[in-house]
Amino acid sequence: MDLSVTSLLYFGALLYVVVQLVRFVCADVDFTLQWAAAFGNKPEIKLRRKVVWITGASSGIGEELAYQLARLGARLILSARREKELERVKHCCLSCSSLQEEDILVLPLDLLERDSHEAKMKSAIEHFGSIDVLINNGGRSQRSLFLETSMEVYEALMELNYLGTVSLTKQVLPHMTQRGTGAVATVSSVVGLAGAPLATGYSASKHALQGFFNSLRTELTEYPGITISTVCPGPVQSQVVHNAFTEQLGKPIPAAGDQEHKMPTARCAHLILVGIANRVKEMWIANQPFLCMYYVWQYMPTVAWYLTDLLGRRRVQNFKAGLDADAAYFTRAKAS
Ligand SMILES: NC(=O)c1ccc[n+]([C@@H]2O[C@H](COP(=O)([O-])OP(=O)(O)OC[C@H]3O[C@@H](n4cnc5c(N)ncnc54)[C@H](O)[C@@H]3O)[C@@H](O)[C@H]2O)c1
Repeated sequence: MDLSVTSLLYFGALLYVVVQLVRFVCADVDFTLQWAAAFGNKPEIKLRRKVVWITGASSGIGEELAYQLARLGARLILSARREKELERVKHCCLSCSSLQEEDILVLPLDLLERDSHEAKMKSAIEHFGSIDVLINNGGRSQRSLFLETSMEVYEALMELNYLGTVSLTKQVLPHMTQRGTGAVATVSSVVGLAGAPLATGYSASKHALQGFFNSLRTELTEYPGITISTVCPGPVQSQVVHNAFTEQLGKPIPAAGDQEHKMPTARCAHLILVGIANRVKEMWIANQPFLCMYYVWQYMPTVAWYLTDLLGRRRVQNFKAGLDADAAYFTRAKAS
């Protein structure tokens, strides 16, 4: 082989490595989850016939998780407040899978009614005998400026997103430690890793979850069969903005805005299941350039502050002008 052919081969190999690296860096998941998706356990093998309890199963990410889990043969406990919506989700699960009626328990639950959580846990155990996975997904977001937001909204965000989640986990975890096996996956957010304007209380509640579960995980090192995961999605298509708190309790969002730039719900749910099947401790799931921003937050906070100030100012200005604040980060704002 002459020199030019060898050089060409080297160049080709180098190009291949560079292309793979760029693909790796530009993907919509962090490196660990990417690795798990490419080479790890398949959810259809790991989660088949497992009993999975999903909160917030009546819409958005929770609803999609229910469909994907049903299709891969997991048995389900579906929780949220509205029984009728849960029955609709159960019906769809049954029609898209080979699950039987008794494989899906509709268990209406309000995360705010913490006194009811012990009884809900008993009902779940009575039905299935065990719980393999708890997905703490139920929660609400926020779209309002701190200066205009009442303290009741801050209280409500912590009560729901943080204390409601801790309360249910407190009921389920002893069952898992007794068995020495189980997984608790909690849907936090990328704003649980960094801040975001218009979401001071929401971001704080997700930071609280991150701190809580990161600490809990370390307390459970003597239970190697138990996995504590936090999921940090960026913008995902769902009802989250429509259902968000505003500056006053009970005041609805004027318009939920454009969802085009957000990650499809099915993609997010699939990645969460890959993470659970591979016992990934922290999952970052976001379209670009959102995901890159969180790497910058992690490794170059000074640069991140500069960018966040620029983008945040624009988001606040658009919000004040009545434009779609969510689409205003990286795209031209559209009137909401
Ligand atoms: N969609 C996003 O862009 C995004 C991004 C990051 C994190 N998240 C998180 O994902 C999770 C799911 O949200 P989503 O995007 O599917 O929104 P969604 O509004 O479509 O779903 C939220 C679910 O939580 C339930 N819920 C709300 N209050 C409850 C209560 N008091 N008791 C029990 N259930 C209650 C709702 O009924 C619904 O089923 C939330 O924790 C949210 O913070 C969403």
